Amino acid sequence: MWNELIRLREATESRKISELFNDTSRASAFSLQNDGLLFDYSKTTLDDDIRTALIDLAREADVEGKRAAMFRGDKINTTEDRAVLHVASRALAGDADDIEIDGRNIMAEGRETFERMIQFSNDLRSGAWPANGPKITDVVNIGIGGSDLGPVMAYKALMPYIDGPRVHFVSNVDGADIHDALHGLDPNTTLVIVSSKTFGTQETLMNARTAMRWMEAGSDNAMERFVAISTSRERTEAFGIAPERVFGFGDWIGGRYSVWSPIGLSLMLAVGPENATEFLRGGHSMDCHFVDAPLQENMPVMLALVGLWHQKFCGYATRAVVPYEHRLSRLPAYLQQLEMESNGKSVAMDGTPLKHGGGPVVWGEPGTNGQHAFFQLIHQGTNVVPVEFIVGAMGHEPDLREHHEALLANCLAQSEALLKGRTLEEARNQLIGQGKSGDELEVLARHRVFSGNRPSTTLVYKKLTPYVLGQMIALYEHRVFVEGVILGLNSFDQWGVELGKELADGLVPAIASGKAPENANGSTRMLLEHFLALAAS
Ligand SMILES: O=P(O)(O)OC[C@H]1O[C@](O)(CO)[C@@H](O)[C@@H]1O
Repeated sequence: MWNELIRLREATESRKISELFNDTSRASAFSLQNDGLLFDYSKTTLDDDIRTALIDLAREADVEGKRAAMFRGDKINTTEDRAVLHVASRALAGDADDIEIDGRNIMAEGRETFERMIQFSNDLRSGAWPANGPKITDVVNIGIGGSDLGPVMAYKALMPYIDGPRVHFVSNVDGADIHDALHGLDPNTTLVIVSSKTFGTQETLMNARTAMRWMEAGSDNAMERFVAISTSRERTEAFGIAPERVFGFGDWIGGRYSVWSPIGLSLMLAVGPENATEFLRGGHSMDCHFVDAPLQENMPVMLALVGLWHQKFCGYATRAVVPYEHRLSRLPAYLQQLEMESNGKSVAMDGTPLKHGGGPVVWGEPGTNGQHAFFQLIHQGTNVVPVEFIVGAMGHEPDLREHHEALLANCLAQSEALLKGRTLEEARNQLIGQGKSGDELEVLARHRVFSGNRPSTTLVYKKLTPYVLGQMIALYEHRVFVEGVILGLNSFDQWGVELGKELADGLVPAIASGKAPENANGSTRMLLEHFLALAAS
């Protein structure tokens, strides 16, 4: 099927997307809807033949069989010998069947932890906890990667639903991060959540120790206001966090898929258990759709296939995610980890080089801000970047309706401009209207040409509620899964981050002692000596 798709690309390369709209049913035929979401991929070069071939490609890769294996709890993360069951976390919000892994009923365990989270949230939010101290006004979530990006993305997204403590997120080992987060907080009314799946991550543990010193210096019984979220009981205990304040989860939930697990505790504290449960329900609704819908009507499958078409057959190496929803400002960063840590690989499941390479580079920024930054390149640059627009029909601010109308207009204008472009003739006419002529007109006109024919997709929802956010995140997770299956890689390990961690561990003592390790490269030694000389000057 791969070769057939290459052939279809060659055969259709010169055809304009706008020509496809001669078929007046195109917009509805190349878009799909599910449970309040609309995914429009009509502004791409896909036609019936290409779509059919892409769906055949998905069948050939056994997306359906591998999907069933994931939901069943098979150990599809073969390089770590783990099941992949983040979907089970959101099934907790419904009446899901039990799932056993290695003889353990993981749903029963998950339910128990979820109930504890709800109880803890209710107690903290009402002021009943801590029993002997003032009400908690601020929460500091310390974690990095999946132990930060999901909660902070969702916290910002669900700002209108926050009625609990303020949450501050600390991720970077740069002392500036924790310094600024703790600045102005009262240790007596602050809860610190140390979020780390492994509880072995250098950045998180260093920040947690700094927070502990801050807490101990400014309050009594400091460790009582420390909570840990981790899969490692031994490590949380060794750190001094009492088991009753540890929320555990299983290794079948990967870091970048863990916002649904206890890693989402900070979000639950902020928005309350009901809204947090709605978030899970939204994710679960997308899971049901992903499992049940035929491939052509399956949103994650079609989102993945459009992405693969662009990257692998059209040769567009990157894609931009542009939410026209200011509160999704951290979504691009979240998706960068989700997509690039999952599919940024070079080898297939069996260790042989990937036949068709790994996943794309993903980047973005909310609209309209992105328009005033990188859209110049998107419209007129020599690299084609497919854009994924994301937009809600309504905002949460009824008295600021004109803002939302402007936002919607901009979103539509951008996808329309990408599609249509502007011809030399049109540019000339515009300039003639402005009184230009001769050579000046010719030069200026060339600068004002837009090739157009640049693809985009648009995901639309009514309003960014917790439920919708859950749907959207699960949609992107499954898209990554489908792309990974078709590319033949393991989307659930992340060996590519290990080498840098190992080297950093070796360099920390070298920097402290002022002596570069013998085996360091000449540039690294020079830089290290330069840092030390600058710091001492
Ligand atoms: O939650 P942990 O174990 O501290 O890990 C944090 C992050 O580090 C990684 O392992 C690698 O960057 C991510 O996959 C993970 O989300």
